[in-house]
Amino acid sequence: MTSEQSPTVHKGLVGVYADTTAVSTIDEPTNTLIYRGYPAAQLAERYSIEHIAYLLWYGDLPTAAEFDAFTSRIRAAYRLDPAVADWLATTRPDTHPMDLLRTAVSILGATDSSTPQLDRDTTLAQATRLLAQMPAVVAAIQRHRHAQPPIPADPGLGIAENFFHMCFDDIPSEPMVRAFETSLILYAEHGFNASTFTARVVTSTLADLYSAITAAIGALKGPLHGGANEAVMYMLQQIDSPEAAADWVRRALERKERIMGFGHRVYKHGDSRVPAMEKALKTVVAERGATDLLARYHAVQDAVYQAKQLLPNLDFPAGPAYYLMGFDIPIFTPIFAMARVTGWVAHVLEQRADNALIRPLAVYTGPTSRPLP
Ligand SMILES: CC(=O)SCCNC(=O)CCNC(=O)[C@H](O)C(C)(C)COP(=O)(O)OP(=O)(O)OC[C@H]1O[C@@H](n2cnc3c(N)ncnc32)[C@H](O)[C@@H]1OP(=O)(O)O
Ligand SMILES: O=C([O-])CC(=O)C(=O)O
Repeated sequence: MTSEQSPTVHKGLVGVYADTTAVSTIDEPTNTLIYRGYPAAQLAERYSIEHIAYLLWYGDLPTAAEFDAFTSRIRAAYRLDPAVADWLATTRPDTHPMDLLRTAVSILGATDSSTPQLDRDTTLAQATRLLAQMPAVVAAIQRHRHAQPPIPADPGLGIAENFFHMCFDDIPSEPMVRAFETSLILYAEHGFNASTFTARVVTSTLADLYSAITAAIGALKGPLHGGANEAVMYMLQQIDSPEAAADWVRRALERKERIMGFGHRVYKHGDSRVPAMEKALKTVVAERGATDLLARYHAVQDAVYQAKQLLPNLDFPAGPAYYLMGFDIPIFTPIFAMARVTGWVAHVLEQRADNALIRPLAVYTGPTSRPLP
C-alpha cells in the first residue's frame, strides 16, 4: 500500500457491519434485544436456558416433545468429564476460574474423537455436551477454590437448579433460581460482541467448535467485556457507603479509569437488558435482606450518571446479584460463559453455513526499505 492511497481505518471496527445474522438484533426504536424474533426480556420471564439454547440453535422454541428430547440429551451429558476432573484436581485453587474453564473446554475438545467433524449434527452434539459440561466445570471450580470435592450433577434438575446443587449442595428458593435463570437468558446472546466475533473468526478458518469456544472464552475474560461483572463487585466492595460513592467515582475518573459495568459500544440509550436484570437483583436483595448493597449500587449509578452521563450495562446488576446468590466473585465471568455458549454455538453454525474467511487488512505504519545490518 503506498502513502498516496489512504484507506479508512475502522479502529475497533466501530460501526462496521461484518456480516448478516438471523440470531439476534437490537430493535433500535424500542431498545429491545430480540432473539430470533422474540424479546429476550420476555423470554427471561417464562423460559429456561435450555429453551433459549434450543431457540438459538434450531431457530424456533421447542415443542414439548422436542424439549423433552433435548433436555434428555443435555442431562445424559451432565456428569463432569473424568479427564477434566482429574486435571482440575492438580491445579492451584487460586488459579483464575476463566483460565481453568478455558483449559477445561480445550481438554473436552482434545478428548472428543468427533472434534474434527464440522457437520451440523455432530456440531450440535458437541454443543449439547458443552452446554451440559460447562456448568459442571464451573461448579467444580467454585468448590475446588474451597478445597471441596465436586458434587455430582442431578439428572432430575434443569441447568439452573443443578448449578446451585453442584456448587452448594443446596437449591435456593424458586424466586432466587428464577433470578439466576433470568441472568443466564439475558447473557445468552448479543450479536457480534467481541467473544462471539472471536468464535466466528476461528470458525471461518474451518476450525472445530471446541477451538472456537476456547478462543471465545479467552475474549470474554477481559474487563472491557465479560470480566466487567467481577470488576463491578470489587468496585462495590471498595465503596463503604452510598455517601462515599460520588467521591470514589470522581477520583476514579480523575485517574482516567473506566467505571466497570458502565457504557456500551452499541447501546447509546442504555442496555436493554438492565431493567430485567435489575428486577432480578431486587428479588435477590429482598431474599437476602441486603438493602445496604442495593443502596450502594444506586448511589454508584447516580454518581456515574452525574459525572459522565454513562448508563449501566448488564454486568452492573449481574455482579451484585451473583454475589448475593453466594458465588465467589471470580466465577461470575465463567457463569457468563456457560450462558453465552448458547449464542456462540448459534453463531458458529451460522458462520459455517455461509462461510467466508474473516481476514481484514491493516494500514502499514512501520519502517520501509531498511538495509539489513
Ligand atoms: C456484557 C458486556 O460485555 S457489556 C461491557 C462490559 N464492560 C464494561 O463495563 C467496561 C467499562 N466500559 C467500557 O470500557 C466501555 O464503555 C466499553 C469498552 C464497554 C465500550 O466502549 P467504546 O464503545 O469502545 O467507547 P470508548 O471506549 O471509545 O468510550 C467513549 C468515551 O466514553 C468513555 N467511557 C466509556 N465507558 C466508560 C466507562 N465505563 N468509564 C469511564 N469512561 C467511559 C471513554 O473514556 C470515552 O471518553 P472520551 O471520549 O472522553 O475519551
Ligand atoms: O455486545 C457487546 O459488545 C457486549 C455485550 O453487551 C455482550 O456481549 O453481552
